[in-house]
Amino acid sequence: MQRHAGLILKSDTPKGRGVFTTAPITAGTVIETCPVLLISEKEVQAHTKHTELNHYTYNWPVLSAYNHHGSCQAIVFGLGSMFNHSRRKQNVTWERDLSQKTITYRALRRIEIGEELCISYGDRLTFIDAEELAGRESDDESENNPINNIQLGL
Ligand SMILES: C[S@@+](CC[C@H](N)C(=O)[O-])C[C@H]1O[C@@H](n2cnc3c(N)ncnc32)[C@H](O)[C@@H]1O
Repeated sequence: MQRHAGLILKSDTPKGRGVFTTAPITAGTVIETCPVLLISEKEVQAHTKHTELNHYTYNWPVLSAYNHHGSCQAIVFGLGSMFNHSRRKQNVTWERDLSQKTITYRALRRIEIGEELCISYGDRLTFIDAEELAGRESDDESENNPINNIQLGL
């Protein structure tokens, strides 16, 4: 198990808690290797789907004894469950180790002091993306700002 030094958890961001760095991280650095706990699809349907945990689990592929591919859900321990989503500023990638039951997170690029560490959750989000919302609001503001609405005398 491994965790990069200088990571902090901030609790008051527009996305809730989030992971930030107090030191630069070079591209490719392992940020953390996290153990996971697997939950069967039956348990998901009966229990975790109805709880807050549903917003924290990862899909986890399983190969049954009959070679049928299926999936279950994984609860990730450590900072793995604290990485927020960013579509535009994603700077962390992750990889499952199915046999070790771990996920390793790595820097996609150099990450500067003070930056939030974000992964991509994909396209099907279960919440309103705070970044997209902030982007829309600033677009609206600039449309309503007279300085940005000067008509060109064409
Ligand atoms: C795996 S948790 C990440 C940690 C979480 N922020 C917390 O405080 O526990 C996933 C949840 O974080 C929030 N979240 C993550 N990315 C977000 C984003 N881009 N915009 C708004 N909320 C986000 C959503 O509530 C989502 O269900």
